[in-house]
Amino acid sequence: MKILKFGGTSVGSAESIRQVAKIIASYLDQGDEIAVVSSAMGGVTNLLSQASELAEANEDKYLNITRQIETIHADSIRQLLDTQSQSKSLANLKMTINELEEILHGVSLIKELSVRTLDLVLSFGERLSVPLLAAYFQQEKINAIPVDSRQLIFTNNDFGKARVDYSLTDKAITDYFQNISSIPIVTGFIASGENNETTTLGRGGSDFTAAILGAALNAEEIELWTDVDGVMTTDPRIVKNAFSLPYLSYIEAMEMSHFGARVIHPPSLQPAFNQKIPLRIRNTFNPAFPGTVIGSKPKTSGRLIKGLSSIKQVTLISLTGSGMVGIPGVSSRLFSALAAKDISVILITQASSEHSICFAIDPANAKGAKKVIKKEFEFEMERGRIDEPLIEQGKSIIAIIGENMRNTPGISGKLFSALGRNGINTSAIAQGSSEVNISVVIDEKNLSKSLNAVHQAFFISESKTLNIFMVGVGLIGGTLLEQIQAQSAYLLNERLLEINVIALSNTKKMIVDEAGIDLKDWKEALENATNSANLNSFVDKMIAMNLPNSIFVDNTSNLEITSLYQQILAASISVVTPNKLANSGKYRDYQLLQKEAFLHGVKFLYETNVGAGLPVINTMSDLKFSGDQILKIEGVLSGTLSYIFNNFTGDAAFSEVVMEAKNSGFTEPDPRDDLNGMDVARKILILARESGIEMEPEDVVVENILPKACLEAASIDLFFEELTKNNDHFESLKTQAEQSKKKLRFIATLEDGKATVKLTAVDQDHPFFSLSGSDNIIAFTTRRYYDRPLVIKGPGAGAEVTAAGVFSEIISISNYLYQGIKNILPNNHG
Ligand SMILES: NC(=O)C1=CN([C@@H]2O[C@H](COP(=O)(O)OP(=O)(O)OC[C@H]3O[C@@H](n4cnc5c(N)ncnc54)[C@H](O)[C@@H]3O)[C@@H](O)[C@H]2O)C=CC1
Ligand SMILES: N[C@@H](CC=O)C(=O)O
Ligand code: NA
Repeated sequence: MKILKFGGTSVGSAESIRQVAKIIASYLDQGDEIAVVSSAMGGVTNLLSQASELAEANEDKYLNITRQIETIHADSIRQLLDTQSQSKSLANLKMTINELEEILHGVSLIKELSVRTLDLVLSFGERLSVPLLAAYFQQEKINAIPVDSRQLIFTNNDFGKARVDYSLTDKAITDYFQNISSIPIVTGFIASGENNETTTLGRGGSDFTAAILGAALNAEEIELWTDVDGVMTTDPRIVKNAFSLPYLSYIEAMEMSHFGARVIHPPSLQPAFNQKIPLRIRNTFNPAFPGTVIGSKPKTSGRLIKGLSSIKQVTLISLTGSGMVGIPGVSSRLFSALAAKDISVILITQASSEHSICFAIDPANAKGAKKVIKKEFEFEMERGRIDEPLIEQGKSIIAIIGENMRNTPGISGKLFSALGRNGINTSAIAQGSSEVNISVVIDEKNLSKSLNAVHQAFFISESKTLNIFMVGVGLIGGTLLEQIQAQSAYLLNERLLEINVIALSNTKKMIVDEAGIDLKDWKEALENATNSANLNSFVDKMIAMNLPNSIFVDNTSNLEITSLYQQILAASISVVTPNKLANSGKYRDYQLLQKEAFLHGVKFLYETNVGAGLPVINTMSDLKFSGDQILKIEGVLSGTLSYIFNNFTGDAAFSEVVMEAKNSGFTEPDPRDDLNGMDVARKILILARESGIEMEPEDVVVENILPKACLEAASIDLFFEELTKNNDHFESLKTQAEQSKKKLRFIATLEDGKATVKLTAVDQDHPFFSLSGSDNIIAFTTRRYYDRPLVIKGPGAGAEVTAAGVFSEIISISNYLYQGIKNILPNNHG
């Protein structure tokens, strides 16, 4: 025997009822023995309680509502039944509505609605839906019979939440089912009290009816048909990738629903739990989906946690004081006093110092709780042994739930690192020794961010998102967007990584789209954007959105933007940038950013500051952390200058070669930054700092090769004009070098704490002699690489390699956020 219970939405319209009939027929086709429990048609129970209130207030308007109820049912009758059967059903409907109106009329006369009468009124919902269903099922060749549960379920007279007399009830049910050949369609929610009074079973009442029937009949399964696919991992309105769980234990189901998952109401399912009858939550509107089974067998699905629940609003109260340490009875007094005032406590924590107790309650009880506590501990408070209770509003609780986390180390580590790496502070933490639930109190403003971050961290099969906010979409930024777009399918399929570009800005416009910008047409989107570019508001918006796993990418060479990095890092948003200006200003600022990133558990990454995509900075930090000591750095650190001096060999004039470098995307936005040595000076300064030297920009000795007129030109175009006038100067430098069989190299050196940058003519024996293209070369002489230095060489500028360097740092943040994920292949999802 299977019990199929259909909720209000499942029987809410003629169309849904047809769907229900199909579901029932499919069971019968399989030869299943079934009994059906139904709720009132969706919304009807609420209408009945409204009608009762209006009648009590002696308002005739209750008649509008009874008419509305009549129409709802009459419409369905007309839509579902053949003309011959309609008249009988409509006549019955009329009679029942008359009976209801008489009762309400009585209420309106005495202007009093007792709980007893309210139960009677509410019973009409199921008493109207069930005959309608049975009539339609019969027409559909289902041998159905309407059953009023008041002949099966017996309770006391606690109206509104009547207690079941199981011995009477079980007997009535087994007797009834012994001699039955049709499919009973049973009214949910209602029962018979003492003296045949009509009672109701309280919240989740129809589920309760199904559980009572299932338990009495020792059913094989109880199916609760509703309008969702089952119990979801978490609230799908907040986490878009939440999914339906195939299996939950009773305990897990209880924990999930305690913390917000409203699909089931465990107390009403207790009879089924007690008898270990499996429950299945199924979707009437998606019957092919298997739904969620709730059962007693511990299933090892490999999932460490089953779900993530939350309570949106709680108040946190802390009771602190020296008078609590080692004194028994304080917590007992506290919680008894709260209980006496019916204040339910949602979560409790106390550290072993016993110096304070902290607990969470419903905000509606905050005032009351404060009063109760002050009264209970008046004596201690007057004497300063216990402080005034500290009340904190605006908090939420999130809880991870799963029986498999019992005895599994690392779960809380994962939880807290997902929160910590997103800058989410935890105000209180509780884990019962049953280890089925870890609950964390956080600020309500971080609820969505927390649920998303934690959900992604635990559910391996869920794609991991990175949310990108990008300023600067010139050569590097534009190329980066192309690379992200080209690689997105691979990252999603092979690495379950979803890169959402949430916001873009150039100097004119900016766009922000929480759903992610379609990278196929980001250019048009930006052109057509209505918002003018504004750095501060870009950053404010990004911080206010408070999305998990956010990364700010700066692809400009703008100084103003770098002054916002600190604020961004402090908001626990990582920064990735090829812009060298943040790291080549005052040493103090450089240090501050390092500290800020560390303090807030986020990343500040800038490998492309030196050698573009070449692994220069990371190699250096590897050397340093493994205990090596850097003695000397020597390098050609400018792709532009490398290109220029490699190509300034034939007939082309110097200014022409510079223009070629600019057109190839090697130069700084203003090529003078390359030619005047500033770009290289910044790079050697950054390397000096990375090697541990507290160097200031003015400490770098730079030999400028540009004539004054070029330096002072008012624009880039004018600069090229001036440069053309000075071609002879460079021609003569070249001739001198060539005569001595040397090549010109712009070399940066760091040695003995001193940094210099100058144009040098090197001979054939010099390792930098044979560079080509835009190659950079960096030689590290260290304690370990002493006789022969460690050399890194390759293209050190250009769109593709630089953008790729930025891209790989973005990806590296995903590895940091989701430790270990990168090695899990998609066919291995948990
Ligand atoms: N091109 C290369 O090979 C390499 C470049 N870099 C660095 O990458 C950064 C970008 O260089 P490129 O893309 O080559 O230069 P670019 O001039 O093509 O792009 C920079 C973009 O930033 C935009 N921008 C400037 N201020 C802005 C603001 N306040 N808001 C929004 N956008 C703004 C500009 O309009 C421009 O479109 C620079 O910091 C450069 O030093 C680093 C390594 C190699
Ligand atoms: N303009 C720079 C670009 C890389 O930092 C260079 O030429 O090296
Ligand atoms: Na690099």
